[in-house]
Amino acid sequence: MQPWRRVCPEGLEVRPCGGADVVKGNGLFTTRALEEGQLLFQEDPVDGMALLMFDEPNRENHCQHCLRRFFGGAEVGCPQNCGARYCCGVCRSNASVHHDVLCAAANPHWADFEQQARECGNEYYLLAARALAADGSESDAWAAWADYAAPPWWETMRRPAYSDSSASCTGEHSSRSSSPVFDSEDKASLDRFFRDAVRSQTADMALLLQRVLECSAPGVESLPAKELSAEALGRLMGLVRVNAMAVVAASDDLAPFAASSESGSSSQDSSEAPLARGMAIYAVTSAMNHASDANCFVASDPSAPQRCLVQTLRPVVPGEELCINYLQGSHYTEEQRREVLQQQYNIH
Ligand SMILES: C[S@@+](CC[C@H](N)C(=O)[O-])C[C@H]1O[C@@H](n2cnc3c(N)ncnc32)[C@H](O)[C@@H]1O
Repeated sequence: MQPWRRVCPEGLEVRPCGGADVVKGNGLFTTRALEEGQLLFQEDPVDGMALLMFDEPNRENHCQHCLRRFFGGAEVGCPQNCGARYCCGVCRSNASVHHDVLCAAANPHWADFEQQARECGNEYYLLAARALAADGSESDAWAAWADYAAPPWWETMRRPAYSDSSASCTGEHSSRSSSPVFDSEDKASLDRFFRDAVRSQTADMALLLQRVLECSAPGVESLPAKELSAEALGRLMGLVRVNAMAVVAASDDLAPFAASSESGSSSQDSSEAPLARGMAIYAVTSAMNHASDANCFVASDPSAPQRCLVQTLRPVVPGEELCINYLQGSHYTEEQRREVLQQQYNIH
């Protein structure tokens, strides 16, 4: 199996930003002039790198590969009967890139890993496992991902906000009190504590995942034994976290929606029918950097949920970088936006 490669549509290229923007790493650039409102390209995720969030109540009623909602058509199941369902044979076959190894019926360790990821409420673990299972038979499992930003996972984590008055962890950004209980040293120490906890969880998950990948149960192609360190899994988790884009899946044919690139948030309008939230990693779209005055936006089409569409917001000249607003459609305050960009994406 050859690892997939990043291939840009004609007239676009992924290259280092250079100059004053060198800190951004790679970015997507156009070599031709573009008009306002131009559909630049549509893209499906890297095979297997799309899923719905754990807490989506109807998750089981969507194809596990393309995320489309089932309409009672000819679904196909996993041949090992693990319960995974797909909308068609093509999706089942494309999912086998990781599912041959990551199947709860064939691989006794996978169910443990998946369960643990659910208990952590963390879908990134599944995407990281898929990335390794899909490329793991290659001598260099990282070959296909070498050009992606991959900060250590614990450095991309947002510390839960602590209410200044009660010091309780709400998981949400809390309002500021006029007399803060935590000074900046306290906050730095909480950050360190939080990151150490994430690091130690990652170390436990790395051990579990190594067992999954080395499994030689009947029907499972065991992957070459390699030590999966907390650092290696941490980098992969960081890669998944900063490169995943939000996608939405509907049960009806609806007009395309603008998608936020922050995988935890959905850009759906509250007045619209409920949409299942998910995330996906793309070969080209995931190379797009953030700008608050972005010249492009990404739409997710709920009737073809894994596919994203990239469109210009204004005319663009040749050589210009194509950027999107990572927090497009989110409801953060200005201060929260700054915090998310800084803590999750290391954008200052
Ligand atoms: C989705 S990736 C974008 C592609 C990335 N530049 C690369 O080399 O793979 C997101 C990461 O790119 C970098 N990035 C994106 N926009 C940026 C900006 N405006 N300023 C600085 N870094 C940025 C950050 O490291 C961020 O975590």
